[in-house]
Amino acid sequence: MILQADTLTVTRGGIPVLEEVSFDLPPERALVLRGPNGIGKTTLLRTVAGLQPPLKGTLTGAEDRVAYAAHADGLKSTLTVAENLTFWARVFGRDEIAPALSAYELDALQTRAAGQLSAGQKRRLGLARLMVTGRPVWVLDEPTVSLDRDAVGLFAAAVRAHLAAGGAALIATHIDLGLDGDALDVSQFRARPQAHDDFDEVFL
Ligand SMILES: Nc1ncnc2c1ncn2[C@@H]1O[C@H](COP(=O)(O)OP(=O)(O)OP(=O)(O)O)[C@@H](O)[C@H]1O
Repeated sequence: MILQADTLTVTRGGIPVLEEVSFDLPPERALVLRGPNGIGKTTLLRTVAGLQPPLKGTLTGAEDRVAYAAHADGLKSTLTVAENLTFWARVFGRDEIAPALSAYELDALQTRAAGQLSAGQKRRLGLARLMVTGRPVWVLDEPTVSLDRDAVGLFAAAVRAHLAAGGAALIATHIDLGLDGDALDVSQFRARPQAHDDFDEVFL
């Protein structure tokens, strides 16, 4: 197993949003997270990416193995496309960016400042960053936002290649990407409302 979550409780603003989430993510597979807006998919992904600790439960296999693409593209706007990828590759002790440029058809834009890209081009560059990390577990939050149909195809192809190379992906998305793997509706883990606190009642 490449990643395992065992009875994870995750919080937002200190309040549990999902409780006792368990899943296994084997190599060469994607796990697609489903569920309505606000249920806690981003919170779960942030926890898997190590940006916040779980309240309870254990996560195995995530440390130093996750590359995370959040809602924001996380680009440096004054650096060019190639410089952004090189910067990101070096953070992970690597230097190869050509396959990432090619996979997302960014070659012709490589000398353009990231701040001068369209929203969809920025998203392609944000996703291309995952490829230069060399990390086996891609964690992706709504990766296809701003992408046109062709770019969704490029993204799906990049994920398929990553899985074929032994990687895995955990993806929150509302669209069908046609990947090998399972879907997990996290609504079943919705946290129970907190018990009423007597202290609060004094002031209500
Ligand atoms: N900074 C915050 N402080 C407190 N609560 C927050 C904060 N950010 C989000 N929340 C709440 O946490 C809950 C879970 O949000 P989360 O972003 O994880 O949901 P989601 O399933 O990813 O939603 P969406 O599909 O809309 O992206 C929501 O009810 C949201 O209102």
